[in-house]
Amino acid sequence: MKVQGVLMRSIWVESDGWSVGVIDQTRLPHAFVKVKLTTADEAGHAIRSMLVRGAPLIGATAAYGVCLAMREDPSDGALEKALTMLRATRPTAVNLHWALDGMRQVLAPLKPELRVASAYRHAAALCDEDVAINRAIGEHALKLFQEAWDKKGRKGRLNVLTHCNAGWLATVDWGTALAPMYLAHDAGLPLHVWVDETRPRNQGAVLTAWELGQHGVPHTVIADNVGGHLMQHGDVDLCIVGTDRTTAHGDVANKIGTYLKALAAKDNGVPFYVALPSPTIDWTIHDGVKEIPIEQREGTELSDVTGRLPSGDIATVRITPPGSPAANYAFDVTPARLVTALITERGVCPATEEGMLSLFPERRAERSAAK
Ligand SMILES: CSC[C@H]1O[C@H](OP(=O)(O)O)[C@H](O)[C@@H]1O
Repeated sequence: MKVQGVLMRSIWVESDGWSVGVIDQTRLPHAFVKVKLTTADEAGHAIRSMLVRGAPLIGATAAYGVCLAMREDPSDGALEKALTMLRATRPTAVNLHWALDGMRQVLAPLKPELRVASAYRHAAALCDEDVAINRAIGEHALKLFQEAWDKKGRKGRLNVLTHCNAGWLATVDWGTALAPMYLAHDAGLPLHVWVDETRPRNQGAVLTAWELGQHGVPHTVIADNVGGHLMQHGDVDLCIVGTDRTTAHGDVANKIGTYLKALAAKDNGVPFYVALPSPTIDWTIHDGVKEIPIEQREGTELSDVTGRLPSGDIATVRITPPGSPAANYAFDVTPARLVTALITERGVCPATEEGMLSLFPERRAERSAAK
């Protein structure tokens, strides 16, 4: 997407041909800072500390982390060490495991001297595939936006609510839930986006608002608890969110608070869509609430807030009383019954096993064997 009019992706290989550039998302929206990753450990730190975040971008960063590891030492031991370290960075996004499994499948059979070049080729292909997947999701979701606009009689504006950041900053480019917003805006559809601030790390207020602002998409930042009220008053025409892991039965793990938004949408008859790239499907599990690992992060992410002072300096302040513990669950699981439809790169389907297999029939045998 464009940043100050310049087209760019969220991750890239630098001009030296081997180091990896990323945007430090912990500095946005007040500073746009690029960081050069030169080792697997730096890639692991970037994921753990959320300089980069978002399921597809986590996968891409991990893939390039393996490239950096192979450049240092292409031995079997170094490969396994890098895979293990990167796999442990964050537990919920399945793209991380999908990307690392893919790198191992490509690299393990090769002679060590062939691994670096192959690793960079595979990581680049993974990134290009992500961009194509997200653009396709955008096209399929755009049709749903246009249907909603027609249903509304093409009056006023189309109000879409989203939670967290599932934009190009969460992927290599385009984003998933935000891809149709860019396409709709560029097509002249009068779109307006309600942007959940998304406590405690405020990915909505900080990242989604920044992305939409850069592209000129009208939007309003709201507190996480406002969405239900807006839906009760007819001010939300549809919801669309991303996902970090979706089960074979359509249960959706996403940023904490997504489940509550889906409940409000169900109660108010508001369509609730999930933008779902296929690498985010975990075909090995079906009960999301029971089987998806939910990341718990440091309580300071909740007790402390970072922002810009009137002086322009960036500061972090404590908002909770000294000694008050904080529990920081980073994701929740929205049961398939609350999901209106899944929007994948192959099209739109119900949040059911049969619905997903209708788009991914090559998975039927695997699913039958699992029963
Ligand atoms: C397109 S995946 C975006 C997904 O990732 C976010 O989590 P985090 O910022 O903690 O990596 C959030 O769940 C988004 O929906």
